Amino acid sequence: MHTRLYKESLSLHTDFYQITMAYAYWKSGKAEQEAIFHLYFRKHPFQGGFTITCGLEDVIDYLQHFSFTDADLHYLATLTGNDGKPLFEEAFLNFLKNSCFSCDLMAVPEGSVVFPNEPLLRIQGPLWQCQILETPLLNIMNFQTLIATKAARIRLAAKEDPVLEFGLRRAQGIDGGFSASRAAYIGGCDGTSNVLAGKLLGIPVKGTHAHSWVMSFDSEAEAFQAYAQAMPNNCILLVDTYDTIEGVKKAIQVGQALRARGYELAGIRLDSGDLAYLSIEARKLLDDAGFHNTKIVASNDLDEHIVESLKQQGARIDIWGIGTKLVTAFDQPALGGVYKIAALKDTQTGKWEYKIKLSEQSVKVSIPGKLQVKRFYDASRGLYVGDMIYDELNPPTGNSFTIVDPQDPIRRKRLSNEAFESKDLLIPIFEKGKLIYDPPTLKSIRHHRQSELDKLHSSIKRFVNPHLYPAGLEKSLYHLREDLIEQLRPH
Ligand SMILES: Nc1ncnc2c1ncn2[C@@H]1O[C@H](COP(=O)(O)OP(=O)(O)OP(=O)(O)O)[C@@H](O)[C@H]1O
Ligand SMILES: O=P(O)(O)OC[C@H]1O[C@H](OP(=O)(O)OP(=O)(O)O)[C@H](O)[C@@H]1O
Ligand SMILES: O=C(O)c1cccnc1
Repeated sequence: MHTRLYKESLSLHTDFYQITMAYAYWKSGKAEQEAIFHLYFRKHPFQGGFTITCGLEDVIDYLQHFSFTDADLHYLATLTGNDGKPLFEEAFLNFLKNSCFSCDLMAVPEGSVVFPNEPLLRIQGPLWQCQILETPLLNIMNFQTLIATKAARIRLAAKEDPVLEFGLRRAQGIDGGFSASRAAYIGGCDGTSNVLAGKLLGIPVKGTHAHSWVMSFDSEAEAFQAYAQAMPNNCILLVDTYDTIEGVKKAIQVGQALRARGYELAGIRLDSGDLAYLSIEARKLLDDAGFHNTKIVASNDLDEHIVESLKQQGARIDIWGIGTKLVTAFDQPALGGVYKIAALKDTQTGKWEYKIKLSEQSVKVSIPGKLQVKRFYDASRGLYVGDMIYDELNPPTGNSFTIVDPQDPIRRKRLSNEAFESKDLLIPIFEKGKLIYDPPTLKSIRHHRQSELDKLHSSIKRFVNPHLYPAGLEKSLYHLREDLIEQLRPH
C-alpha cells in the first residue's frame, strides 16, 4: 500500500543506523554472510490474552519494491562524517544500486492468533539485507498488528453487531489512517468512513452526517428533511445536536415522510449523553411509531470496555461507530515488537552459529535458532490447545513434546501428535527474493481471523485477567537457550 500512497522509493524508510551498519558489514566483508532474524513481540497489547498478526501484505509490497534509486544514492552520497568527508564510499553506493531483495521470508498468515515469543516473520539471507529491513518490517507489523488486535477485541465486545471504523480524523497521519482502516477491517470492523480505504482496499464505506449539517440550517427539522430529500436511500440522522429525545421525534417525522415516498429511515445516531438510557428511550419511540427496522448507531469515544458495559446495561444499540480509541490504540499506543538475529552461518564451515541477546530482564533474552511454531488443535473440542516454538536446525523427534514457558520454567505442558492435530504456523512467502505466495483477499483474511478466534477458549479472550494460552519453547530449545546463557554469563 505504501507505494500507492507515496511516490517516493521507500528503501530509505529505515533508521540511519541500519545504513551505517550495512556499510560497516560491507567494509568488514560480512555483508553477504547468511543470517536468520525473527520478528516477534514479548507481551500481548491491552493486557489481553491474544494478538492478531497483521501487515504481511504491506511487508510483501515493501520487499517487492526494495531497491535504491539514483535519487536515494545521491542523497546518501551527500552525507558526511564529523570530518566533513563523505560517510559512504562510492563502491558501497554501487553495491546498493546493484542489489535487490534476495532473502527467504517465512510468515504467519495475516489474521492468525499469535502469542509472545512466536516469530511473526522469519527472514533468512545476506546479513546486510536482514539488518536494514529491521526498521520497516517493525514499522509495518507493529502498528497493523496492534490495530487488528484492538479491533478484534471490539468485535468480541460487540458480538454480532456491525462495527464501523470512524477514526481517520484522529489517526496518526496519512498512512496511520489508511493502514489503521485496513487493520481494523481485518480485526473485525464491518465498514469504514475512510473513502480512500474503500477505493483502494474494497472495504465497505459507511457513514451518517455531522453536527455541522444540522447547525447549518435554521432548525433541526429542516436539516433532517433536507438530508432525507438528498439521500432517501441512505438516511441515518444524527439526533443529539440540541436535545436527543426531541431529535428522535423529529427523525421519526422525517421517517414517516420518507415512508410515504417509498423509502425507509435507515437509522439514527446518538453521539453524546448516557448511551444506554438514550438508546433504550429512542428504541421505544421508534418502535411505538412503527420504525422497528430503523437502526440505532452509537458513537462517542467508545472502546471495547464501554461497548461491553453498554451491552450489560441493556443498551439498544445496533451499530457501533468507533474512531479515536481504535485507530490510535488509545490505551496502548505501540506494540513492543522486536527483531533479533538468531543465527549466523559460519562462512568457513557452513555451519549455523546460534546467536542470543542477554539482558538483565529475562523476558528480554532473545531466542536462538531457526524458529518455527507448531500449533496443536483439539478437533473434538474445536480448540487450539498449545503452541510449540521449536528450532528447525535441531527439530524434536517423536510424537510427544514438552513445551516450557521461558519466563516461568515450572509452567510446562505435554503436547502430542497422537492426541491432537498440528500445523506449522510460518509458511514460505519469498524464496531467494522471489514471491511464492499468493496473498489472500482482505475478506478472507477477515474470515480467517474470525475462525482463529473461534478456536480460542473464551477464558483467553476475556478482557480482565485473561487465562494464559500455553505457548512455550520445545524442551531442547529451552535447554539450548539456557546453555547459551550459561556460556555467555557463567557467573
Ligand atoms: N451508559 C454508559 N455507560 C458507560 N459509558 C457510557 C455510557 N454512556 C456513554 N458512555 C461513555 O462515556 C463517555 C462520556 O463522555 P462525555 O462525558 O465526554 O460525553 P458527553 O456527556 O456526551 O459529552 P460530549 O457532548 O462532550 O460528547 C464516552 O466515552 C461515552 O462513550
Ligand atoms: O468518538 P470517536 O470514537 O472518535 O468516533 C468518531 C467521532 O468523530 C465525530 O465527532 P468529533 O469527535 O469530530 O466531534 P465531537 O467530539 O464534537 O462529536 C463523531 O461524531 C464521533 O463522535
Ligand atoms: O459517518 C459518521 O457518522 C462519522 C464519520 C466519521 C467520524 N464520525 C462519524
